[in-house]
Order: sequence, then C-alpha cells, then structure tokens
Amino acid sequence: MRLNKIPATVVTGFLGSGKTTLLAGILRQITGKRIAVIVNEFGEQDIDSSLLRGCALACDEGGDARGEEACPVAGEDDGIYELANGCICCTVEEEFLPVMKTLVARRDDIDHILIETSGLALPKPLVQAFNWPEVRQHCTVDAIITVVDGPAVAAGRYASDVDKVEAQRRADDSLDHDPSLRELLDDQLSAADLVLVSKSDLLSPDEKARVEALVTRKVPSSVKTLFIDPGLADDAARLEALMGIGAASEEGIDRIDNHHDRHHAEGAHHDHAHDHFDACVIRLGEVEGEVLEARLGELLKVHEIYRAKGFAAIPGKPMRRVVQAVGERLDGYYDRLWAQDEPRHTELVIIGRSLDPEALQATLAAAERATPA
Ligand SMILES: Nc1nc2c(ncn2[C@@H]2O[C@H](COP(=O)(O)OP(=O)(O)OP(=O)(O)O)[C@@H](O)[C@H]2O)c(=O)[nH]1
Repeated sequence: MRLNKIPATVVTGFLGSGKTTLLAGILRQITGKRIAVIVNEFGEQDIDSSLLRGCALACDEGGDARGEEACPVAGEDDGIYELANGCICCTVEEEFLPVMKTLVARRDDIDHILIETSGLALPKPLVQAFNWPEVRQHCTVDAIITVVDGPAVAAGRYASDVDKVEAQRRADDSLDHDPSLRELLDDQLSAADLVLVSKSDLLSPDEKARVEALVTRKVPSSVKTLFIDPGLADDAARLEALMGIGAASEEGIDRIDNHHDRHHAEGAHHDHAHDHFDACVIRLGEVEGEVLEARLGELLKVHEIYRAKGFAAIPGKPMRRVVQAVGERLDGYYDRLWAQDEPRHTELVIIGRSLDPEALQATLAAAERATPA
C-alpha cells in the first residue's frame, strides 16, 4: 500500500511554448517510474495526447531508452487522460477532479502524475484542486513548471513591459496590444516554481539576456529560470531533475496574486484570455505535404492564427506527418507508422482569433486536390 503522496508536475505555458515536447521527452527518457499523464487541449480535437501516445508506443515497441519499464502507467489503459474541449481552469470540478479521483483509486500503480494545461489556461484553479480533501490526502503538486517561448518573448510578446523597440512591436503586434493575453502570460509566470525558457537554440546571446531579464522581473528570486533546447528531450538526468522538486505548490497557491483573481475581486465579468480565442478543426483526406505546408504558411501570414497542429496523410508514405505551427514558424516531421486499421486522413487544429473555418478549409483543401490520382 502506498504511504507517500503521489507527486504531480503541472506544466503550463502559452500556446506552442514547448509543453508537449517536454512531456514527450520525459515519457521517452524517464525509466523506472510509472507515469500517468493528464493532457488538456483548448480545441475539441486532442492532438497532444496522440503525440504522447506515439511516445508510449515507441516505448512499448522497445525502441528507446525505457527498455523493459512500464510506459507510462501499467494497467488496463495507457495512463494518458485527455481533457479536450476547453481550458482546464474552467472545468476543474467537472473534468479534472473525476480524473484525479480515478488516479487516486489507482495510486498503487502510479509513481508520478504529469499534467499539461492548455496554452490558454491559468494554472492556479487546477493547483487549488489539490487542496480538495479527496485529492490532498493522496497527491501533492511537486512543481508548477511554466514554459516560456523564448523567441516569442524576444520578439516582443511582453513588449508593453519591456523597452518598446518598434521593430519588435511590429513582429508581434496583435499580442502586444492584447492585455488579456499579457495578463495570462503573467499569471502563468506568477504561479511558477520553475521557469523553462524554451527554444534557446533559436535565441542569440542578446535575446537570451533580454528574455532572462524580463522573466527575472516577473518571478520571485527563489524561482529559477533555465534555458532549454531540443537536447533536453534526450537528457534523462536533466529531465529526472525536473520531477523531484518537492515544492508542494498547493500549500501556497491561495497566496499567489494574479490578474484573474483581481478582476474577480473587482466584480469584473468572468473573463479569460481563452474567451477571446477560437479553435477549429480542418479535416481532409490524403494531401500533398508541400502544398499543405505552403498553403498553411500563407494563412499564418494573413490570419490571426497563433497555433496550428495536427497530422497529415501523405500519399504513398507509410508514416504519419506531424504539422506544427507557432506564430508564423512552421515545422513538419514524420512521427510514426499509420496503424493498419487507422483511416489515413489529415486533421489540423487551428487556434486564433476571428477565424473563418470555411475559408481555412477551402484554402487547405487545395492540398487534397493536388494529390496524384
Ligand atoms: N527549435 C525548437 N523548437 C522547439 C523546442 N521545443 C519545442 N519546439 C517546437 O515548438 C513547437 C510547439 O511545441 P509543443 O511542445 O507542441 O508546444 P505546446 O506548448 O505543447 O503547444 P500547445 O499544447 O499547442 O500549447 C513544435 O514544432 C516543437 O517541435 C525547442 O527547444 N527548440
């Protein structure tokens, strides 16, 4: 019987900052721990858990460092719980708590819980749920890790707080003028026990210094800031160190001051950053990969799209192609074989503002028509 509380790591951070990449690295590299994962998505379609299941599959097939270890949680399911269709901060009672109760009931099979919030969620309400008696007795928050997108910050996402360099402002103009988004980023930082600045491989030394100065101003001196890059995903020792912080964050969570609570105290309308965002899902058949990415690239330039992610089925390719876009940066890679009984289709979640799903669908459908008959 388990005597210690199960540690839970909450990974938060804005859309596309690198949360799933971090979780995938942990699932691939951390051996000897049975890890349950809770993934929260803003859109109705859960892309992240599918990517994380890809890691679990790789492990099961013995293809990586986890070797013989259970991956992630042993048992009748695969230990990955999806909370799609909304931000976890608004569905704590209806969605998060039932999953936590399930995990508590299975506590003898679990060594650690990893929770990825949606990029638009506030971590505080979720962490407060660890003070509910059913959860508190058996689980504790090991740490709240806030992932900050280094290049996005360097490009001026917090421009109203740093020296306003005109060029930076223009690079990310809409974010600069959205106070709710700036507040969301501040609130995600205010809850942090540890800040990870991601994509440092894309930052110059000057940009790094600027981002560090900004983050340091926003968090107490006791909160460390670490720069991370793609190498972290293969570094078991560094990943392991992220999972034993022992902060018991739930104990101090009520004292954390954030914009969201202040608005409530002032009697303001219940307003979250995610109220200002739309998400839509584009579904297509097989597509010509280059045409899809070129069309998506054009859309990123002219629409207010902050994030696009999903999978594409490319004719003649046995592997699934992952498509990722953050701001105007577009990435693609093959992650796994299509399963035999899996329909080969293309699915992209697009998150942004004032989206016109029909227009997006029509533009991207050109990639479908481009496939050879
Ligand atoms: N160059 C570089 N790219 C990175 C790094 N970390 C993540 N990325 C890329 O950034 C994109 C978004 O990464 P994710 O891990 O999916 O971000 P996320 O925070 O989970 O995104 P949401 O769940 O949609 O909010 C992907 O294309 C990643 O490959 C990094 O350290 N360096």
